[in-house]
Amino acid sequence: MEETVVNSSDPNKINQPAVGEWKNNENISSNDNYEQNIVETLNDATLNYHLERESLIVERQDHYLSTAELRYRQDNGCSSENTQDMWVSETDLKNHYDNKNNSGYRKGTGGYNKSNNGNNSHEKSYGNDSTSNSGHVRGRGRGRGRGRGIIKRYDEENESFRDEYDSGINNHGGNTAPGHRGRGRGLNRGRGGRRDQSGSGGWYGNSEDGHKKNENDKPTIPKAPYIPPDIESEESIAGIEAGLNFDKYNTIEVKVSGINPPKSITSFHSSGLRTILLDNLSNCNFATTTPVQNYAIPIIIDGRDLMASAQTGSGKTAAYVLPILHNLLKQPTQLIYDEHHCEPHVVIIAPTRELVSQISECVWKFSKGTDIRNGLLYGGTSVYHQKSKILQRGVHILTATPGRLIDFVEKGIVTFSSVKFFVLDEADRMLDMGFKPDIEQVLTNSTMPSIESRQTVMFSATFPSEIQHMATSYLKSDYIFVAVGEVGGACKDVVQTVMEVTKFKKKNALLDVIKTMENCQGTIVFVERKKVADYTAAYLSEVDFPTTSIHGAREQPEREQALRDFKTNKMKILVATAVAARGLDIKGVNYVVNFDLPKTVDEYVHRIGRTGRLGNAGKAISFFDPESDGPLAPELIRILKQADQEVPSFLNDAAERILASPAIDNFNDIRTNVDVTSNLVAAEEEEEW
Ligand SMILES: Nc1ncnc2c1ncn2[C@@H]1O[C@H](COP(=O)(O)OP(=O)(O)OP(=O)(O)O)[C@@H](O)[C@H]1O
Repeated sequence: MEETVVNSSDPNKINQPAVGEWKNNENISSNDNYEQNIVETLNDATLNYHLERESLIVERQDHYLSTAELRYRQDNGCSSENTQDMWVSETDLKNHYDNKNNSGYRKGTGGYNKSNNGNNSHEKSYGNDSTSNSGHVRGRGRGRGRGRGIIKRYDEENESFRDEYDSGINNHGGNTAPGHRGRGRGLNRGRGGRRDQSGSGGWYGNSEDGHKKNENDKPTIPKAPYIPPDIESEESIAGIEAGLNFDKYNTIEVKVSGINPPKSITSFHSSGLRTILLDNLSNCNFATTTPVQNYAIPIIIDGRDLMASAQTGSGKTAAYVLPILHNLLKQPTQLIYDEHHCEPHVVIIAPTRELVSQISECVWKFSKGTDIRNGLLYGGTSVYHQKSKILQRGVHILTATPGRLIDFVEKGIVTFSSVKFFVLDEADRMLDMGFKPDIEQVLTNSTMPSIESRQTVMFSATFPSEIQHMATSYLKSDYIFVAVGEVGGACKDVVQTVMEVTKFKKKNALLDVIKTMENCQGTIVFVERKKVADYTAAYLSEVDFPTTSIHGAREQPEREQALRDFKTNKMKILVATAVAARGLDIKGVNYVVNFDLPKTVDEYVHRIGRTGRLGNAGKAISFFDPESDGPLAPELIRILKQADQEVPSFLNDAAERILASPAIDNFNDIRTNVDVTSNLVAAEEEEEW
């Protein structure tokens, strides 16, 4: 269908009111002239088309820059004639009164809300207020507020609300209120704003929470802490189906080192795994083992410590979950817990919230029908809820992100005295400088059994040698090392294309790439920075590709909703930062686009490994900007060659330039230099995990 664009060269055409003459929210109704004008301008069919798809209608004249564009220009110091804060897009206005966008991006400057009431409360704000789930509500504006009266404050400690008297004037545009995150700029004027904790889309440029009054003088109540859905409520227990290349796994060379390793298995049935586990495996359509499972299962069953590396998407999670469950069931010991603390038998740590959730789901599906109790801890969710869940019945297996785990350990809610198994998934990431202090804190905790008294296993697709070396200090001296294929190698089922694209051409190049896809459903676009993720997702939505995003600045419910929307095909494209690079196992990811290349090749291997999983074919397209990505060239070439991929000549040229550079003597130096930067970038992404 042809998209009708508002002809906005003349503001009167859409009856744009002048600043200060905006309608009060309450006066806007579906019968309002304002809306009729919009409908006339857009025509009914087009409006409905966009509303049904929750897509955006964009004014394309420069005069009417989209908010995303405007923000991009401002952030990048571009001059822009359009500094008007208050143009309202049709979609935003529509949102403003039907308030029902579920996901995807909404953008533009929101409506105007002015209320005066008997209690001397006054609020003016320009910004959206709508209930978006995975999508963004974007807006910018100014806010003024003056309020007096009783407000509800959220008491973090007790996880309850209390009344508080509040008075005074507040003139913030964007702000950070208790329990909220936001960004504000200046007094009287602000941009950005806040998003509440429970996932409603966002209010941008509002006056501060405590001062926001409505006509009935009802205080604004912060939303309750986020309680994630139970893993058990997940509909599907089936993982990704094996693809055509699954059988080729058997041709991959496996190297095993260490004293006297147990013999590998060739099938689940010959593994000695307990019948209940075999039944669960068959319910999950696990018929044939993968190489990493063939080696890891007997090693772990045998009680040996293990460091294992195998390509992305080759079944590492089951390779440790199954033998651990088997051993727990073989020698059950009493579970210690009371209303104050619990002592898990197994602790699994992984770097991101979504990944620990996924691992815990895997534990749950393989332990069905057993007495094994499964617990999950991660940030961005209600502490009270997670605490009650693990204390209610105790947990055998606790899967956690480091931050929330340490919090619980410091509060004495979790102690390690009963730990028999300690697992580091994405172990190289957990032991690099970003997370190492946390892991050390856990492993040196006074209640943690010594190396000799626990079994420690570590898995990853990448394992830089310096991290391998350091990791041995957490393992028994007779640990076994298993490498399926080349350590850190890319999955050969992913066709990798590298394109030379300079910074300012990336946006158009992305659109070109997406348009050439037969179907862009199942595309993950990786970017380095959170705001670029926002901008890119808004932009793609504007051009009619339903897109959502996941990054560290989004609230946890939004992150989870974004993933759900992407997994259920509601959103075709997911724009992500490093938070989604590792471990996430999503069916139907056909393409990975590196809009920005990461700073390390290991990160690249993980990113492109979101596609081409379990023998399925995948495609990865990367934009190489010689100015910023030069240092990656030599390593990228190595990865491309290892996976039998074509190396473009511009990449060879870039590598030559880098290797000739006096600042870098050899390959190791490149890697060391780059790793440091990467960790800093990643740390920025992770600060709120
Ligand atoms: N033997 C098997 N048979 C069928 N499906 C399997 C088997 N092993 C794993 N899978 C499925 O393969 C997918 C990938 O597994 P998993 O996420 O454990 O890979 P991974 O090696 O940990 O990947 P990454 O390195 O990206 O973390 C999952 O959907 C999982 O359910």
